[in-house]
Amino acid sequence: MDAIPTIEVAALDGTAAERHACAEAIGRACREVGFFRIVGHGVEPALLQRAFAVAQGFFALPPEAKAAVALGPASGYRGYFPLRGEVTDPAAGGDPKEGFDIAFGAAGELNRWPAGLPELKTVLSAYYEAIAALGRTLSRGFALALELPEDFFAAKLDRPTAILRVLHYPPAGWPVDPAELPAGCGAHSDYGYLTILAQDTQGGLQVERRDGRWLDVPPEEGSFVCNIGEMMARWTADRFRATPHRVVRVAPGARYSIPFFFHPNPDVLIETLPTCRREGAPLYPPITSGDYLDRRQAGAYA
Ligand SMILES: O=C(O)CCC(=O)C(=O)O
Ligand SMILES: [Fe+2]
Repeated sequence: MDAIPTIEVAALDGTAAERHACAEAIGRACREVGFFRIVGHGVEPALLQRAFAVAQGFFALPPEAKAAVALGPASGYRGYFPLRGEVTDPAAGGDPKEGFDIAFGAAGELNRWPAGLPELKTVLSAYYEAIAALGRTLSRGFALALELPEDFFAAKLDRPTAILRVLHYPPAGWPVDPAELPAGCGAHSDYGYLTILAQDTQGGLQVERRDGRWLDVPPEEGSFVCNIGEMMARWTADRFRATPHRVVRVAPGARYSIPFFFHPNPDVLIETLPTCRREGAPLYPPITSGDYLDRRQAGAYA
């Protein structure tokens, strides 16, 4: 395998035959790779461009303005985390990136918006809605791939505690000492249900292959990179894979990316799906989506 599969997902709104064929491709990618690229997703290119533009505007704010909206337990981990504030790979220390998270959900408006940047809220809120809708569409594909009713996940994803994150990897010295790689985001697997990632043109995302080698996942205009998180791996009793990935520095300039971490409603019980059950004790004990996320989030920051 020298590239993750690319899937045209407009077919999920097609005929029954088209929907099943698309779901089969999604299912194969989730079982074998845990990553796939999507095209034909219907998200407006202009909205994506605006999201990157407001992200750049946010990170260009003075450090005090960003620190004023810092994330923490009190804001339900919505807000800003500084350079080296997030630890994806404890062995490598804090990542050389800063980020800003928003989420909507049962807990109401806990988001921390900086003063004087109204378009950050309007654009990221619109982008959040568009990507959440895409996540629901892809979930119809998951359901068919898992031999569940097509709308199985719909009611479980209507009040999601999804997190939209904008990331900035500041420019660094070049060339980078290879001994220092990965100089971006340490190797990790995501802990949620589904991640939908937009990256700028810089590159550097890599996915771990089963043979342990790193596969480049370069940016391709108009596509998103999707991957399965550990909650979904758990839900499917590891039928779907949560695959480790990282970001390395491949060019000296700044890099921006926008992952969307989609999660089920907080009260959804994550217990082995009926079509993934096997003889004997379940692989993982049941836990609600909300409890699972609380547990994982609390351990993620330096
Ligand atoms: O910045 C990226 O392209 C990926 C970041 C990532 O994997 C994450 O935040 O979980
Ligand atoms: Fe990730």
